[in-house]
Amino acid sequence: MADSVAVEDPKFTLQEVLDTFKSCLSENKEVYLEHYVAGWLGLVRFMNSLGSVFSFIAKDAVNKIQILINHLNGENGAHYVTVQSMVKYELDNQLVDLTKRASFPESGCRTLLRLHRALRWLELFLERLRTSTEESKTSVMCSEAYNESLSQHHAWIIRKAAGTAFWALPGRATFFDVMNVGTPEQVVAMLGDALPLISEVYQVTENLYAQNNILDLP
Ligand SMILES: CCCCCCCCCCCCC/C=C/[C@@H](O)[C@H](COP(=O)(O)O)NC(=O)CCCCCCCCCCCCCCC
Repeated sequence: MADSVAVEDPKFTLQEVLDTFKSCLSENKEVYLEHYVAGWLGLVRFMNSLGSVFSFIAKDAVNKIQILINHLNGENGAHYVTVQSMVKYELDNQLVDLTKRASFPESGCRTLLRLHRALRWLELFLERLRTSTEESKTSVMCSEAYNESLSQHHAWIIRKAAGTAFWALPGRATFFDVMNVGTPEQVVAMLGDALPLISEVYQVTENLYAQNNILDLP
């Protein structure tokens, strides 16, 4: 994987992201970090193509993606092949701040947790898009999904800024166009294929974090 993150490339199809999340899970249901990170990069590219209102969100996501890439490419990269091996390695070696941010502000565990929580938002948002009608508003679907998930982990000021950005989302028709998948029916079918995979990656990670008692890392 490249050392730094290129986010300018506007090329995006939902298919690409779907394929990346599909390749995330190994046969015994471990999550490959390289593909997880690649999936997020695809999503960030898509978000960038929606306009600069979202750049503060994209920037934070890219920062976190970059931290994980650095771990992957670092001298201990072999421990970061899967999310499971990362959690074990970092916990066994006391490389995670468990109660307050101190020595390891860039641990893989806390960094991935932020993206993991955002994946739940994505799941809820895409499910709303999939079942939406022509009249449905993307801004409403997006903020409902956000309020049910990620917002619970955000300070008031971030919630406020996110809420403002949502109003700048393009309408459903434009949104579907930018996905570059085909007709609205094809988009809906594609979402139907993608969602179970995204849900499974989410659930496997959620269970792993719950078992290790690290769902609230600072
Ligand atoms: C397309 C619409 C995009 C809407 C995105 C909805 C999510 C809103 C998130 C607002 C985050 C604001 C930025 C700051 C976040 C941080 O404070 C916060 C905590 O980090 P810290 O503990 O290190 O301080 N960071 C986070 O929670 C991580 C946020 C990561 C957000 C990634 C969002 C990527 C969205 C990709 C959209 C793709 C849509 C695809 C549709 C086919």
